[in-house]
Formats: sequence, structure tokens, C-alpha cells
Amino acid sequence: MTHYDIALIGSGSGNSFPGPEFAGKSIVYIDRGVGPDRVFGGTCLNLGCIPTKMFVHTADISRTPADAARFGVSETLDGVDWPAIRDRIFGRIDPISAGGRAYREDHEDNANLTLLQGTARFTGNKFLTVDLEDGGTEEITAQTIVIGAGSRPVIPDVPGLADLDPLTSDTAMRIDRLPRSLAILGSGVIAAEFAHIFEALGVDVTIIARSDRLLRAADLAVSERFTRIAAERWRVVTGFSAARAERTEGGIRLSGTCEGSRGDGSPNENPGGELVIEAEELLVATGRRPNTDLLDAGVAGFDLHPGGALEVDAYQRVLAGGEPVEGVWAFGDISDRHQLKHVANHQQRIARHNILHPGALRRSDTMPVPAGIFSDPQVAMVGLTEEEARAQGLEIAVAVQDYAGVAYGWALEDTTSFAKIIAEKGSGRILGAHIIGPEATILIQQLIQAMSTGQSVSDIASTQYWIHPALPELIENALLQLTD
Ligand SMILES: Cc1cc2nc3c(=O)[nH]c(=O)nc-3n(C[C@H](O)[C@H](O)[C@H](O)COP(=O)(O)OP(=O)(O)OC[C@H]3O[C@@H](n4cnc5c(N)ncnc54)[C@H](O)[C@@H]3O)c2cc1C
Ligand SMILES: NC(=O)c1ccc[n+]([C@@H]2O[C@H](COP(=O)([O-])OP(=O)(O)OC[C@H]3O[C@@H](n4cnc5c(N)ncnc54)[C@H](O)[C@@H]3O)[C@@H](O)[C@H]2O)c1
Repeated sequence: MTHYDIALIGSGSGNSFPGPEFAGKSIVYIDRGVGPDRVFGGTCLNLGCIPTKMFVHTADISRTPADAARFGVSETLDGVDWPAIRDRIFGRIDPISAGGRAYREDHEDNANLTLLQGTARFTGNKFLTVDLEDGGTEEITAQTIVIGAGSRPVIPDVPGLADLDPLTSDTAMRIDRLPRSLAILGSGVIAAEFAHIFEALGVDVTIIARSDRLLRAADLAVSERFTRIAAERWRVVTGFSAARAERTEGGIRLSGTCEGSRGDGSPNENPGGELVIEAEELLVATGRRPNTDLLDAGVAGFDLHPGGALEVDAYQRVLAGGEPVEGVWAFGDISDRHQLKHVANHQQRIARHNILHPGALRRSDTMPVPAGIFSDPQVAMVGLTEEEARAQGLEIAVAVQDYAGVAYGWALEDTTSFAKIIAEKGSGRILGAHIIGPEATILIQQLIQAMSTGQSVSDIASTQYWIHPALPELIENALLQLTD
């Protein structure tokens, strides 16, 4: 049994934890690695945010010829070189991952730190066993335990599905060649982003939703608009219940029943009837589960959400029996329903501050959580949806501003995009904002700032110049609707 001052689990957001402030402390840093190659640096860098957005930008470029004719410009797409795209992206990412690991392993900055590659599991609330990657185990105790152990893709319990070893976001970006066709099970964020990436690069995409629309967690109007646009570009199946999956000679076959759209453009004459979906490959994008099972978090007696996440308080202290466990902290996907990198980063900084300054604890829950979806179109959101605000009985005013109604929207020839802002009547407090369309993830930032700093509609609508004819006039016009 080796004792350390601090045990740190997970090299994603956790990799920002060690630093000179802990120079006098002994740290054991345990990381299992992510993806099939168990690489260092966590999900965002290796399998998540960063590579997907590099692929999304490439997909956006690949899509321009298809859109150019509307502007009187004739362009053709001569082809896409998948190995070149893939290797450019991972040729940039993989050395960062390897360099990050080497830095923690060898650099004098980390003289007080022992890096173990393996899987940590709790044998008590301050006791860990590490199953090392190269065999063997280490028994550890630590005064402070910091958990940033993340999440991993879920494969739903559909007969045959796990056996056919479908693609997930862990593997889809590194395939050897593009399939001719791809079925995507799930219709949330990962499905929307990967559908855009693969279709733009020439793959015939079918996206399969359990419910009647895509991006169900978004504001209803956004989700409905996204579903309508998606159906023009991908084969969109809705109301599908998967019953079994199998590999065929040419690819995969997914069988089930279909209550909604069968994806063939015509009304479903037989709701609830059987539907067989065939494609060369299948990507499963049905959510991610926190890695608490790998940690044996239950053995430590920690409280768990029904979805498996660790319960933490607003200071990022892990709870057991509803009370904070002395010296055990967690952040990111292991303990938060949002599963977003900016949330994981923020919570890591809060936990770090609180460990260093036990007499001046900070809360992590003081700001609304925004999210962006980098599909085509983009979607961005912060705060309450209109449905949530109404369900809470709030007195609200809602402004919807089409891109087509502002000058830059004319330049874009836009016909489908809009921003919605929800404000409290009387106070003008902004309760939520939802944007679907070009640069949505950038346009929403000003509203995130207003909500985070407590600025009302009138504080920002008429108290500044809005550059004409730039796209933020979309936000200005939506806000002006709320000041009338
Ligand atoms: C395809 C995809 C795209 C995404 N895009 C975005 C985006 O655009 N924007 C955004 O905000 N978010 C995005 N996300 C979500 C984001 O990647 C995660 O929210 C974030 O990376 C979580 O960070 P984390 O530190 O909690 O966990 P991770 O980065 O997953 O790190 C957890 C670490 O813990 C290790 N570990 C797990 N169990 C153990 C154990 N028992 N012992 C030792 N080590 C262990 C893992 O190996 C891993 O290194 C995306 C996710 C995916 C999958
Ligand atoms: N741009 C971003 O910020 C970004 C991008 C990718 C991923 N992420 C994060 O990763 C997380 C995981 O993404 P995701 O798309 O896998 O999850 P998600 O929660 O966004 O979507 C899951 C989808 O799977 C469906 N589903 C669940 N169980 C199913 C089943 N048994 N059969 C059929 N369908 C089923 C759901 O109805 C939903 O459509 C997200 O919560 C998100 O926070 C963020």
C-alpha cells in the first residue's frame, strides 16, 4: 500500500489539475486512456470536441459546391480524400496526446507526480486498487482524491447490436475508408454532427430517431426546424424501436418497428409496422454513461444519480449519504448531466481552487450552461426552453427573429434560420436563448454573457452600436422586439 497526498484519476479535464501550487505534495496520477488505443488526454482532445470540429469544418468546405448555385456560382466537388483528411487531423492531435503524457511522465515540473497507466477502482472511500495496463496491481491510499474519470459511449441492449461491433464516436473518425452508406442509431448531438460530417464527405446517411424528431432536448421550435431541414438532406427515420441487429454480407441490418417517418419521403401508411434498415456501416450514438462502474464507486459508498453519475455538491465535493466525503472531489462527465467540456473545465478549476483554499470555497453553479451543436445547420442554446419556462409558470415574452429579416441574412440567402429569445416580463431578465443557423455558436455568446452577468434585455439592446450589416443584428432585432 503506497500513500500519496493526492490521487488524481483521469487525464481529460483532470490534466489541468497538477501544477506548481501542489509542488510540495506527492501526487499519483492514474489514467486508463480513452478509445481503442487507450490514449492519454481524455475524450475532448482525442475522441470528442476537437477532432469532430476539425472534421465538421472540413465537411462545411465540402458542402459549399452544393450550395453555390443559389448564388449564381458554379462549383464542383471533385472528390474527398478520406485518408488525407483523417491523417491531417490525427497527425495534429496524436502528438499532442503523446507529448502530454511524456510531459507528465518525464518533465522536471512533474517530479512530485507518479503517472500510472491503468484503471483505478475504489476499495474504500480513501483506498484505491489500480489494475495496471501492463499487468499487476497497485494498492493506494490518498488524503485527497480528485475524480475526473469521464464517460463512454453506451450500446443499447438490442439483440445482436453489441455483437456486430458497431462504430461509436470512439472509432468512427479513424476508419480506413468511407463506407458507401451509414446508418446512425440515435438522434442527439453526436448523431447530428456525424451525419453532417459523413454526408458532406459523400456517404449516404440514414439517421434513426426513437421519438418523432431530432435533437429532442432542444427548444421545440428548434428541434422541429432541425428535423425538417435534416429530412431534406439525410434519410430521417422517426419513431423507430430497434428489435434486432445483424451483420450481413454487404454490411449491417437493423430491424424494428416504425411509428413515424420511414425515411422515404412518403407518409407512413402502416404506423407501427416493421421496418428494415440496411447500410454498409452502423454508428451508435445513443448517449454516454459515466465511468462510475469502472471506478466501483458503489463500493466506496458514494451517492449515484439514477444515470450512474457521482452526486456532488455545488463545491464539487463527492457526496455519500447526502453529505460531502472529506477530501473526495469530482468534476466533468463523471458527475454532471451536461457532459460538456466547458462545464468539465470550469468544475475542475472550482475543485482545484477549493482544494487549495479550504477556507474560501467557491460554488460551480453560478452561471447558465450553454451548448452548441456543430451540425449543418448549427444550433446553440442557453437557459430555459420556451416549454420549460411556460411549465414553470413564468410570465414570459418571446421574440423570434429570422435571419431572413436582417441584412446579412439576405447575403446568406437564408430561408430557414432563426433566433429565439425568452425574457421575463417586467424585469426583462433573459431566461433562455436558442439559435439555429449559420454561426449560431458564436452569435449566442453575447446572450450567454448577458445571462451570466445579470444584464437585462434593455441593458444590451440599445446601449451599444451593433455593427451594420453584420450578423449580430439578428440578436439586436430579437432584443428590440422585447423592448417594444
Ligand atoms: C464525439 C464527441 C464530441 C464532443 N464535442 C463536444 C463539443 O463540441 N463541445 C463540448 O463542450 N463537449 C463536447 N463533447 C463532450 C466532451 O468531450 C466531454 O464533456 C469532456 O471531454 C469530458 O471531460 P472529462 O474530463 O469529464 O472526461 P474525459 O475527457 O473523458 O476524461 C476522463 C479520463 O478518465 C479516464 N478514466 C476513466 N475511468 C478511469 C478509471 N477507473 N481509472 C483511471 N482512469 C479512468 C479516462 O481514460 C479518461 O482519460 C464531445 C464528446 C464526444 C464524444
Ligand atoms: N457539440 C457538443 O457540445 C457535443 C458534441 C457531441 C457530444 N456531446 C456530448 O456528448 C453527449 C453524448 O452525445 P449523444 O449524442 O450520444 O447523446 P444525446 O443524449 O445527445 O443523444 C442520445 C440519443 O440517443 C437516443 N437513444 C437513447 N437510447 C436509445 C435506444 N436505446 N435506442 C435508440 N435511441 C436511443 C436518444 O433518444 C437521443 O436521440 C451529449 O450529451 C453531449 O453533451 C457534445
